[in-house]
Amino acid sequence: MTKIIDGKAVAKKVNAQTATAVAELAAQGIQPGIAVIIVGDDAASQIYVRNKNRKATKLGMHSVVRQLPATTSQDELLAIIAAYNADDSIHGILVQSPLPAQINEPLITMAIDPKKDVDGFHPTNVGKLITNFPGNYPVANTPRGIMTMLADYGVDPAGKTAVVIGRSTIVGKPMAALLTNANATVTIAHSKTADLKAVARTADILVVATGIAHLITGADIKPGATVIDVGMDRDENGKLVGDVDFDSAQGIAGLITPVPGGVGPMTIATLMQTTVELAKWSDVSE
Ligand SMILES: Nc1nc2c(c(=O)[nH]1)N[C@@H](CN(C=O)c1ccc(C(=O)N[C@@H](CCC(=O)O)C(=O)O)cc1)CN2
Ligand SMILES: [Mg+2]
Repeated sequence: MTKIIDGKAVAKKVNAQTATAVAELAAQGIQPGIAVIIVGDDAASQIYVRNKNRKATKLGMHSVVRQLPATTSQDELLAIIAAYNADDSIHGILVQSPLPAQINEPLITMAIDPKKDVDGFHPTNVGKLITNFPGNYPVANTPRGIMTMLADYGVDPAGKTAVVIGRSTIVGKPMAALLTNANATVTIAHSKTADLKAVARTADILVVATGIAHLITGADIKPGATVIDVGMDRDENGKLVGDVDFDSAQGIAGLITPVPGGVGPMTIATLMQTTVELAKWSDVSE
């Protein structure tokens, strides 16, 4: 039988820990602060940013949403980031992706102080993750949240074969690094991988982050595998579905995340967790 990984339930546990950490920091006179910058009016991004702001406020954090017009120039955005870099009430800065075409996304990522890089996308923090650097630094929230879910369901990557389909900076590459650091044997596969489905079938842990609805079906899953679906796609009826065909995976996968209710809720809970950590670490000189 296939067991469903309940991302909402794990997110609830993480949020409870975050609430405790916020209370502990309050006793020291510190209120974690997050600034989320959104450029333009992409409907889905508006919802995600609203959810982040609501959650941060509910957990007792200082939360700022900076809504900018779609015509914002790169220099204007850089100036706003510089101001948050210098603002002691803000511990985490996040620029919601996607950005309009006139803005060079890597340049924006580089402009955020690595100590306030709550997304964990800055090359300094990505480099630390890849080198399994000791000490404290932020890690991309979606893959980190997936590691939390795996741990919560007793899935230890050590010695397992893991396949990550997708090589983005947000999910695929940091996911592969986290699984490698946890002693899995990891393959990163992508659109140019020869016989992608045969590679998928080798995985004890299969993470799918391609943006292609139902790319992976039950026939592509090793019996008993843990399947993590990062996709948020629309099917022909406009319904939200994942990169994995959930129905055909039943009875084949050992564990599987649903869409919605799997990875998504963990992304925001982990973002809150990271914000509190950045506030905590900002108080310690290195
Ligand atoms: N700067 C960033 N931009 C983006 C990130 C990010 O981590 N940092 N991730 C995504 C969007 N995202 C958060 O920003 C996000 C997307 C989806 C969910 C979520 O909870 N999804 C729900 C379903 C929602 C629905 O019904 O449409 C689920 O999976 O259950 C949370 C966060 C891109 N941009
Ligand atoms: Mg989900």
